[in-house]
Amino acid sequence: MPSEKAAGEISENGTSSQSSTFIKQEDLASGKWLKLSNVYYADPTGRQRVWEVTSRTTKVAGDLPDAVVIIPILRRNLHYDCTILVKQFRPAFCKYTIEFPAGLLDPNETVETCAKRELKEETGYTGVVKHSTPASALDGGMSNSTAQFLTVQIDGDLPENQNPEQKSDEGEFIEVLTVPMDELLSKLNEYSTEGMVVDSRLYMYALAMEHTKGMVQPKTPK
Ligand SMILES: Nc1nc(=O)[nH]c2c1ncn2[C@H]1C[C@H](O)[C@@H](COP(=O)(O)OP(=O)(O)O)O1
Repeated sequence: MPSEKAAGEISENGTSSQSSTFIKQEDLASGKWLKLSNVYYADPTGRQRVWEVTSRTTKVAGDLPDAVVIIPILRRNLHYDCTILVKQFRPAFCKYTIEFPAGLLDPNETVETCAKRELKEETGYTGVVKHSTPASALDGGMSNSTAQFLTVQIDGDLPENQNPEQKSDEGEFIEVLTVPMDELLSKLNEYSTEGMVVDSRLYMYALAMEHTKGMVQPKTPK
C-alpha cells in the first residue's frame, strides 16, 4: 500500500499531484445550459498549461453538486428486491440511455429534497433516503460537473406506491424499468446489446455487486 504523502511531497515517479496550481479561467463560449472555458494552470514543474473545460450554467454553488443521482431500492412483500431505472432519448448520443433516475439541483433545494422530487417526477415512486455520498466527479477529463448519489428505499407495499404515476417535465419522455437487483448486470448487458447506451456509473454499480458476489474475480495486481 502506498504511504501517505504530505502536501507537495514528491512521489516515486518524481512528480507531485498536489502542487499543480490554478492560474486563470478564460470563457470561450456559453449557451443556456453549458459553458466552455480554457483553464490555465501551472504543472508541478512550474510549466504553464491549458485545459478545455465545460461547466453547467445551472451550478447553484461550488460546494453543492450539480446533480443528484438516485439509487432506488424497491422492496415488496414476496418479491425479490428491485431497482428502478429510466430509459430516455439523450440527444448527446442520439440514442436511448439506461440510467439511474437523476436530475439537476434547483436553487435553494437540499440534495435530499431534490432526490425525492426527481424520483417522484421520473418514476412516480415515493421513498426514504437511506444513504448519501459526498459530491463526486462525473467526467473529470472534460467537465467540473459533480453529483451526489442517494440511496432511496421504496416501500412498494405502501398505497402511494401501488400505481406510481410520473410527473414528467415538459419535453421529458421517460420509460420506467423495474429490474431485479440479482439480474442487474445481465439486464444492462442486454440493453447494451440492443443498442442502448448504459450509464457508466450504473454499470459500475452492477459490476461491483457481481464482484462482491464472487461471480467475477477481480485480478490481483502482481
Ligand atoms: N445540456 C443541456 N442542454 C439542453 O438543451 N438542456 C438541458 C441541458 N441540461 C439540462 N437541460 C435542461 C433540460 C430540462 O429542462 C432540464 C432537465 O434537467 P433534469 O431533469 O434536472 O436533468 P436530467 O435528468 O439530467 O435531464 O434541464
